[in-house]
Amino acid sequence: MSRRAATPTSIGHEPRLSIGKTGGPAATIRGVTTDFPAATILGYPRIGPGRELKHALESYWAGRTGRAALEEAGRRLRAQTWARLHELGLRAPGALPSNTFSQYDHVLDAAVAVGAVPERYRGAADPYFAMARGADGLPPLRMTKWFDTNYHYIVPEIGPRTAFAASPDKPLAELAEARALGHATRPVLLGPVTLLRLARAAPGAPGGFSPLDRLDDLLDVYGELLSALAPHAAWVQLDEPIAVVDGGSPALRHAYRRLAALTARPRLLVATYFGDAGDALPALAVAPVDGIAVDLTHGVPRNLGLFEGRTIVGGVVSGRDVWRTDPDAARALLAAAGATAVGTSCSLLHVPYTLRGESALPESSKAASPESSEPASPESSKAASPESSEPAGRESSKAGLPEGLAFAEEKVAEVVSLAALGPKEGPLPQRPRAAGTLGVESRAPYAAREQAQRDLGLPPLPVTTIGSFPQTGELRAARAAVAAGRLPLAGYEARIEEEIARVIAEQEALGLDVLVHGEPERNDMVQYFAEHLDGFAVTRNGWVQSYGSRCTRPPILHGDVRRPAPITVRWATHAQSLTARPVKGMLTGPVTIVAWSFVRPDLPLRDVTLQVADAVREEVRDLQAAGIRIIQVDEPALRELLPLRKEEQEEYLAWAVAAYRRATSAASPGTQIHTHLCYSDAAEVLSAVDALDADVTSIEAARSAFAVAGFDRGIGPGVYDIHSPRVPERDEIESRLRAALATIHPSRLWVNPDCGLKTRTYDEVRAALSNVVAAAGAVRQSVR
Ligand code: MET
Ligand SMILES: [Zn+2]
Repeated sequence: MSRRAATPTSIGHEPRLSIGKTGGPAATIRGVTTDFPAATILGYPRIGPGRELKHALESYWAGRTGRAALEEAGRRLRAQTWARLHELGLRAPGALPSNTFSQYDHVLDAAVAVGAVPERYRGAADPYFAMARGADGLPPLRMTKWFDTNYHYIVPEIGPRTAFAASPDKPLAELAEARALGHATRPVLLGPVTLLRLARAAPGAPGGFSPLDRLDDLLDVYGELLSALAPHAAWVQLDEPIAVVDGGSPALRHAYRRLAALTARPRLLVATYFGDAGDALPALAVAPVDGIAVDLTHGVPRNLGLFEGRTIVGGVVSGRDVWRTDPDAARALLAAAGATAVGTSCSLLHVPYTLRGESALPESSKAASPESSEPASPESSKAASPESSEPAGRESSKAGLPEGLAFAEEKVAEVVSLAALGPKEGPLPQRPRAAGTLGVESRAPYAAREQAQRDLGLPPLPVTTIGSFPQTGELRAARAAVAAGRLPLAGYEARIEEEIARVIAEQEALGLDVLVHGEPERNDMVQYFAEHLDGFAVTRNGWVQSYGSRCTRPPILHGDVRRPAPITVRWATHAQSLTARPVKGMLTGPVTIVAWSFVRPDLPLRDVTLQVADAVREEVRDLQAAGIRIIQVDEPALRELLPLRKEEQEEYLAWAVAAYRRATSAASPGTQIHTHLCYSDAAEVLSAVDALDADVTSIEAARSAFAVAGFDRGIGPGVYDIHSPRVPERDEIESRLRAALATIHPSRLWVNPDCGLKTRTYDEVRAALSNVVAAAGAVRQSVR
């Protein structure tokens, strides 16, 4: 198991950027120089290299351990992280970020730091986790995606009466903790404008109210936070990714003018990321803030020259992909940007910890270890016969794996090494462009499809689920056993078939109308397909935080995508053979497969997605040929890939829709195509959702508001939130359904939960679904 260093590192000496200035006159605060370090990162993963935080959280939530153990786990992880980063070469004062750790979510932490804790949570036994996950009778705050990533944050609620108050305890404690370990860190706070822009108006706020109306009150609190930090930290990093979205906004100008004018404050580094922040730079430059961090992976933003003479952190090492940085291209970007320091394009939160231990890439699935709780799916062709399925001539697309990869640790080493090399003029890298025009495929008109689907014999308000049923410990143990050679493949497959039979029987007993097989064979809805498609590699331990304690292991898409054999047909047909009711075949859509994978950055995203669409299309065709009449192609990530900048959105949506239709248009009129979207503020892309032209769309509605009015094909607004263990009451479901009927014709309304049930227990699922069936039955009576 060899250590694969991504770049020659310069461990052993402090990096020095060879040219450029380090930002204004050096001053000394308690012996800490205010010079900005030559190398830094904007943030780091926090779940733990062995997912230690996940395990500590889950054991705390289950009541197996107490608060002290949870806090100790956090302390240990922070100490380990700082020590490792120091070892990798981030040694100058202020090079290490602090306050980037979070027990659940950094946006929730920011809300807590400014006192934005809604009144109803204040009495809870543990208000923090009550906001994050709900508590008895108290639903959690909403959750949604963090910009265009697959990380989810808790949406703060801010109203006209939110009593802001500074609580600097967490950043101060982390600073002190690091100092005690010998590290002078740079505290990171979410910036005030991004915090307000990501917040929603508290329920009950008057109609025209926007959280941004409270900017001045919030700035008072930020002033207090900054002055509390000032005696202990030379620099504070304020994260304002919103600058990329609404750079020209007067809020940014106003906020930073006020913060920069504070007398007792540390130096301010404003970190912009997830794209080109050019429009925001003039306001930040005149504020004046002391330094700016910019994402250079999208090119050099305009107006950066306004920062000449100040700290410019050039984010050349991507925090969004897992590929090595081309040092020449990076140095050319640093030179063109006039960067005075080297950084990551954003926090490294979005990439796995380390390539160490991934010695089996690209065929790591064969080596999945028994300790790993989610090894590769054993029946995957890659797992069963790693050598056999590789067509001749394709090896070249894999050349460079894993030598071409860099995870968080390797990226830190790159930052350090680039800082030592310094900028160098050279040609700037070009972004890949898709070639050729795009045709959009169509099925028969909806009216004809609806007619052809009548013989499915569904009642009004059909009840269904989103696909997955609880993933039990036994299933995971069986996967681990077969991976470790303790269980023969045939035994595992028989186990999956038994599980499918159980799931079918459960659904028949509950009285659902459209059944699912339950997805017991899938470790993950994207990874499972990636394991069965050429062109993807999967990791052993490449976990990335999705929300709270939930992690995913994004596959690595490195070459041409091809489906060597049918993937889901045997499970779907097995399920259908056990029941007279229709079984819905379950597939993950091309946009989601691509969105939740790490795509090689030199491949145009559109072309890659269309290739994946062709593979899904073959699966749709095979399911249909095998007698499956209803096929769901999930696209929960449709909105996630939406470019942050308005100008680029239309082009993206056009190809995303085209890819989905390519995947589904092989279905004959009598085959009912469903799609599913969740936690995605799908309302923003409503016309694209409509353009997918699915016969039925199920969509999260319980936890994030979604207006389904005007849909003239089947629509299933989720009737309860599956992210929380809370069982919904029958009455509450009934009133949701009646409310939906105010805008949706009864012949169009479907009844389903918000999302899949894999994270729930059977007890919760039975209780919840029986209330759903009862509620649907009652409402059905009144519409017949
Ligand atoms: C994140 S969307 C999940 C859809 C998938 N079919 C499931 O039920 O788990
Ligand atoms: Zn979902």
